[in-house]
Amino acid sequence: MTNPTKGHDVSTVDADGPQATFPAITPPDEQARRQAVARHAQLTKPAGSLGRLEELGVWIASCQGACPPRPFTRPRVVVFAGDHGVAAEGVSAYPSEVTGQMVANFLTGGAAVNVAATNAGATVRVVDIAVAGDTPELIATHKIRRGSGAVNREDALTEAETAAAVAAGRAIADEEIDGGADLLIAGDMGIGNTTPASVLIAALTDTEPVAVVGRGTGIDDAGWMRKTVAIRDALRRARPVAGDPLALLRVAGGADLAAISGFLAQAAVRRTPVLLDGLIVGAAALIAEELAPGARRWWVAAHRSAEPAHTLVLDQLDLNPLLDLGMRLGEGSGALAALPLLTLATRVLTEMATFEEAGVTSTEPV
Ligand SMILES: O=C(O)c1ccc[n+]([C@@H]2O[C@H](COP(=O)([O-])O)[C@@H](O)[C@H]2O)c1
Ligand SMILES: Cc1cc2nc[nH]c2cc1C
Repeated sequence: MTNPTKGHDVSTVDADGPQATFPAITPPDEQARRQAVARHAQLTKPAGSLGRLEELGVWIASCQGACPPRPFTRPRVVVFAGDHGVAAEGVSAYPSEVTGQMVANFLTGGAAVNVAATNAGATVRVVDIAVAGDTPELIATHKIRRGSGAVNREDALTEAETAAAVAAGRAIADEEIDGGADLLIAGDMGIGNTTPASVLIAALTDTEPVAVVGRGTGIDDAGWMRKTVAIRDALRRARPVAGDPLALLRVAGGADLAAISGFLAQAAVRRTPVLLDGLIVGAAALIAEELAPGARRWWVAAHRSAEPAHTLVLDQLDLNPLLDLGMRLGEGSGALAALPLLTLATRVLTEMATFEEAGVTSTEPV
């Protein structure tokens, strides 16, 4: 069902194929923001004493255009699964077949994302965007191809695949918002995906290869050296197109990264808040902000990943993460770890008594 209060841009596909242009992003509501700031001042606590939780509640109110904000009724995680040819270069601690095996695990509820979603009151959807093998447990409506190209030596995607992947992410955001989702989380699953994600981040933040190389799933020193070489080679291919976000996705990204970018940008178009996860979602967020400037105002960074390049993302987007737990899992797990904080921030504005209601003196006599 379409939410009539949310603008719905349906023109993602026309006769020329999928369109990757996004309408202008409207910022969250300023009046609701001011009302939430004023309400915080009336609640029975010393001014500012709930710290970041206060900012978070104000942000939620402004995204909803309502103060007090409504509790989230349908927080939704979409895990974008996709493989990467570069995994064959020995840049991961695990083999590519784990991607499809983990998709099956997500669907039977045994993964960290399932536990964290249940813990936080969210539900999980899994999408095969570019898994190398078959995912017989899924109807793969949005599958772009079997694995994205090895970015150290070839383009990840064709131009048409890039546009189709961005459009798929957009369509998935629309499906979820039309289905009632009022908070979106993107998760990722893909052996090798920290390599293209780090390349995109290095290209968009003008950073040297060694500064973005992380341990991913836990590579040893020899793996780290192979990964550094792969990132250096991919970055050499990526730098000339760094100013063109779609070309960058095509040359050095992948179908999953493109779809997540479309998903994050479209959430902002639809005025729906997003809780950002770690490195891979962060790389896609940098692209999404290029595609739809101002989209970042609809996002909160849930955590700081252990991956060094994630800090570059947070700095570039001027986002201050809620948690710093040394997590490096992906799947949307870091975002789900922070979701209970959003629930609390909302309930504070909704359920706390004001000084007047509780008969508490609001300022000390001087
Ligand atoms: O989100 C993160 O910050 C993150 C950091 C390190 C690894 N991961 C996950 O681990 C996988 C990629 O790691 P790798 O070593 O195979 O490139 C992929 O499935 C990601 O979801 C995720
Ligand atoms: C088991 C496993 C689970 C994951 N979840 C996200 N990335 C992952 C990588 C591996 C290897």
